[in-house]
Amino acid sequence: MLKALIVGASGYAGAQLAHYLHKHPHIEIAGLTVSEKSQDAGKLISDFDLHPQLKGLVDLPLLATSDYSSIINDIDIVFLATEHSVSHDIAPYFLEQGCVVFDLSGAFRVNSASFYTDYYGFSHQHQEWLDKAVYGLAEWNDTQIKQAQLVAVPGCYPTASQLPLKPLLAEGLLDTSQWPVINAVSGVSGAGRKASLKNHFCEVSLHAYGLFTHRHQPEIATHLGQEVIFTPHLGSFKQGIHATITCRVKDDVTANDILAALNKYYAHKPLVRVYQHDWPALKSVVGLPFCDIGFVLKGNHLILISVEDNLLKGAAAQAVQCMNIRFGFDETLSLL
Ligand SMILES: NC(=O)C1=CN([C@@H]2O[C@H](COP(=O)(O)OP(=O)(O)OC[C@H]3O[C@@H](n4cnc5c(N)ncnc54)[C@H](OP(=O)(O)O)[C@@H]3O)[C@@H](O)[C@H]2O)C=CC1
Ligand SMILES: CC(=O)N[C@@H](CCC(=O)OP(=O)(O)O)C(=O)O
Repeated sequence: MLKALIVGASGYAGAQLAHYLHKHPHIEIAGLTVSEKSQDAGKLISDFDLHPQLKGLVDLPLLATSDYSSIINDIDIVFLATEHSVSHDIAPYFLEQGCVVFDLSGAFRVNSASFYTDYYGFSHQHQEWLDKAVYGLAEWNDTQIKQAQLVAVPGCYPTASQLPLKPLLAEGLLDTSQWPVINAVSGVSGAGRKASLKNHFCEVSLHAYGLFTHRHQPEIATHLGQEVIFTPHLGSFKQGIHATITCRVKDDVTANDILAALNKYYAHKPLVRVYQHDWPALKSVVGLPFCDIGFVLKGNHLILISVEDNLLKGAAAQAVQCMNIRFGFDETLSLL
């Protein structure tokens, strides 16, 4: 058995990780931690006011600490389900102890120091780990993930945005003189569990945010190798991301060409489902680890629809998928 630690376990992504790892036949959860001053210190993760869906499954306490030296012994794997600056600060410690780290934050996703000052508000201090980090877009980077000590699991919007576009770019089907336009709507859990006015039930309706400034635009453009226009929206539902991506294809590209490209890359990838007719809705994927993709072509104009659960394929499920790839397990073990 491999021993895994989840840091930030009481959060939305952390709780999903705990559920998957509990079901995993080769993983033992060795610890669940939260910040030193957490108001949830000592509570069970399955407490009624935390994640009661885990009751009877993962009844483990949350350890509040910033000193991991007493628990690091024989930990093989660390999941960081913490905010970007926290992951940035603590990942090197675990890496230096020889652990394999899966970071769900954005702290190691883009190998550019200025990206962090421009979009994350901190100056990156760990260029050596930025150089070594592998971007965990699982369907595309499995060869590198198998060798990685640090996997930077992609953001939720970047996963939903890149998976439909990458095959079309790889096959040269897009007319990239028109940048793909990605309009994506996320449920409120995308903002994390901490209460704030902006994710207060009565305040959320449907609105765009981060116009031309959201940090996921450069993350998508970097890993796609293609500029995009990305506009996120917040919707009044809990879980899921629905991305509508409008792009232009080259002359003479047919719907069969689009379908063939998507099938070429995903027919044997169990967590990406391609629709031959019609297109998916959020209800196809909420609570499940899939990204579902559909499309419609009219002339040179292509609309792609991509849906996922932001907390699953957009975070925890993709992290566990990467772990499975890294350790040679079946890609979907504990996920399906
Ligand atoms: N939510 C989503 O849809 C997605 C999230 N992500 C990323 O995953 C990460 C986690 O997100 P999410 O679960 O939504 O966040 P939450 O806000 O729900 O949870 C954050 C967790 O981190 C803990 N925490 C805060 N400060 C520290 C610290 N200094 N040391 C250890 N633990 C700490 C919190 O507990 P406490 O404050 O009590 O200590 C809590 O358990 C983030 O980086 C996010 O950007 C990525 C993709 C999608
Ligand atoms: C609705 C909402 O607020 N969503 C978050 C994105 C969450 C996510 O994917 O994650 P990373 O922060 O790890 O990149 C946002 O727009 O900031």
